[in-house]
Amino acid sequence: MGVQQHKVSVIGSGNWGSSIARLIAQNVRKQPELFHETVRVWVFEEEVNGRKLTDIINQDHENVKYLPGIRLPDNVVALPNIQDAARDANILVFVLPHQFVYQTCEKLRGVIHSECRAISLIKGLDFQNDEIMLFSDEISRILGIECSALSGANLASEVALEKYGESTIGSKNLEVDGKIFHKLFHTGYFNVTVISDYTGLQICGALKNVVAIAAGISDGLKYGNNTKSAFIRRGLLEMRKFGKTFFGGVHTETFFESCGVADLITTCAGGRNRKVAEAFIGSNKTIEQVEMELLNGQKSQGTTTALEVHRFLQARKMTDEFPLMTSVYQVIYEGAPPESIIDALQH
Ligand SMILES: NC(=O)c1ccc[n+]([C@@H]2O[C@H](COP(=O)([O-])OP(=O)(O)OC[C@H]3O[C@@H](n4cnc5c(N)ncnc54)[C@H](O)[C@@H]3O)[C@@H](O)[C@H]2O)c1
Ligand SMILES: O=P(O)(O)OC[C@H](O)CO
Repeated sequence: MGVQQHKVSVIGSGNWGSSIARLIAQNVRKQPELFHETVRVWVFEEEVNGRKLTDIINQDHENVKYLPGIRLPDNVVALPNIQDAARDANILVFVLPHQFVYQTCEKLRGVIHSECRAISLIKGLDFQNDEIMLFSDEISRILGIECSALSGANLASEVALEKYGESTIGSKNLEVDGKIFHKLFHTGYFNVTVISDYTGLQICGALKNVVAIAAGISDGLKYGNNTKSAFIRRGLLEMRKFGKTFFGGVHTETFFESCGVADLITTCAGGRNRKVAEAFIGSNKTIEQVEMELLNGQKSQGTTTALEVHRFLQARKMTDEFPLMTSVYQVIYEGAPPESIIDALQH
């Protein structure tokens, strides 16, 4: 056992949290010189069929609610207390719906030692008082540790089934953090590339969820593949414009990585945001109702992000410059006719 054996804790245990905990648990076993064998996972405790979810995961080795049908390795240990889950960790993997990040991080203040490093798998941006922040930066600020980010064309269920895919890690510190995270995540069926543009990577991960809603609206209206491709192309342009307008150091090349165009394609084909938006069309329900009915507690992030992006652009009088983002907001929240989304393509 080496001195540098990192203890890994995963903060979050939804669909992606469970799938990535499974992958990490496989990878740490293959590299005992680098990583401690046990992977602790913080579970937001709830009762499922009269049992605690943590008990189900620890005894049956399956997250029956968020990743049913997939066996988790027995070195995944579920804990309901976040401080127990994170104490003494050298590596924290944050994988939560973006609306829960602050309340969760606050519970970790003072528990994390300064030599710990973190990585955010969260696909969302943090909008506060009309300002916009990256979750990696916020985690860094709250906990006083470095935080990288991972994002890519990664439908959780497909990764859990070990179907081949790619992902991207963005890190300020390629030599140390980039290398250790590559070792933690890269495997035969999950091909990871490390880049320095952690900002562009996180913008892609957040905004692709709004474009996926446009794709879902398109599918709900029974428009064809050509139309959906037009939404994807326009969406990609708005994502790049958003990144370059509001952040420094965003590279165009990032949009060609797995975290960029590839994630957009996979999300618009098979993601939850697309599915919820498609079912919303003609349902006479709010999008939140549709999400509750379809996703069994999972959270599609695009609806909240569409609202947050809209408020941010409105505060700057820039909604006209992002017609697709604006149109998605208007259809979802203002009762605009779904067909009006085509106007965004003719802008
Ligand atoms: N699912 C995917 O395919 C996928 C892939 C890549 C990235 N992501 C991103 O990963 C992040 C996490 O998504 P997910 O799919 O793991 O989650 P999920 O949507 O499947 O599940 C929701 C999670 O939120 C938890 N939760 C509910 N209330 C909570 C609270 N008050 N405080 C804290 N946690 C609470 C639930 O216990 C559950 O673990 C998101 O940003 C998502 O966009 C998801
Ligand atoms: O199911 P979605 O729409 O949250 O997308 C999941 C992943 O982000 C795809 O990479």
